[in-house]
Amino acid sequence: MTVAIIGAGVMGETLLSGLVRSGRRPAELLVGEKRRDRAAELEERYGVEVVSNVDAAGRADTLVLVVKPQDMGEVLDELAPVVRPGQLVVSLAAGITTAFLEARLPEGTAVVRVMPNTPALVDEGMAAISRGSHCDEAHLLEAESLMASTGKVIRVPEKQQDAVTAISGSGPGYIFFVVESMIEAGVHLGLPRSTATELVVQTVIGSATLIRDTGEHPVVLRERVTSPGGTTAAALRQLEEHKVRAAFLVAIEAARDRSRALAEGMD
Ligand SMILES: NC(=O)C1=CN([C@@H]2O[C@H](COP(=O)(O)OP(=O)(O)OC[C@H]3O[C@@H](n4cnc5c(N)ncnc54)[C@H](O)[C@@H]3O)[C@@H](O)[C@H]2O)C=CC1
Ligand SMILES: O=C(O)[C@@H]1CCC=N1
Repeated sequence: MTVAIIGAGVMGETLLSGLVRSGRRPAELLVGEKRRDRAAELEERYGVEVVSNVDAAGRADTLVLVVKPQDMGEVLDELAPVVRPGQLVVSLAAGITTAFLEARLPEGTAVVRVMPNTPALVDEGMAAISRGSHCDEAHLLEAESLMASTGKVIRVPEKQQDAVTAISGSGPGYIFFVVESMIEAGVHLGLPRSTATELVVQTVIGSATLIRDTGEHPVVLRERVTSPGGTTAAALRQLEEHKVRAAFLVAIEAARDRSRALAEGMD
């Protein structure tokens, strides 16, 4: 079973590294990457063969498309003449629908749309997958197995993918923004930057593990931290007064809308 990754930037390399970590042999992996220097880097780092997109499509059983949404039309035009019946095409691009892919590939091509995220690099990824109209259970299992090499995978109806993109696809960006802001706040309070960073990072890991392992509602966990008349209450009041909750709602709606717009080919 040969898998070709077309577009090995941040997310393409993340998947490639996960496949290697999970035991796929470099000989079963191919990469199509436009930038020559990047291609050389990946050959060196993973011992994989970097070939043209057309060669990759000719040799692989599964093609994973990890180019920017804006480049997807061009890549599909290149691949369509060489995609064979029985091959699976998996897209990791934000906004790109299975209908868009199917319209540009030979009639009957099995496609799966995936929304991954970058914690996949440390095997803590969250991926959501949706089937195209010519996709059977075996295709979904194959896509699940690819993504399971880097973390958790769920199946969602495709109509939820723009919301998924806004929550878990872009989500790490919001968390890093919060982390960055808390570190900065610690520095303002006079803590050395290294101390502030260690405190914030472990607090985020601890809080994430607590919510996952206890299954408790976040409100319950938050209430346990919030002693009456105490420090947390003082801080949370400021977050509410500065409308941080409302900001998250509009920010995540903007990400959802952007995902929809990408589908319409806007840039
Ligand atoms: N970075 C992230 O957190 C996430 C990214 N994605 C999706 O992954 C896709 C890639 O995103 P990134 O990796 O962040 O972008 P990137 O810009 O780092 O990677 C894209 C790669 O595709 C290559 N490329 C462009 N045209 C090509 C072509 N015709 N043939 C072969 N290679 C070509 C580029 O040289 C580049 O290395 C996007 O569609 C994005 O929506 C999805 C979820 C999360
Ligand atoms: O920002 C983006 O468009 C991509 C998709 C989800 C995360 N990064």
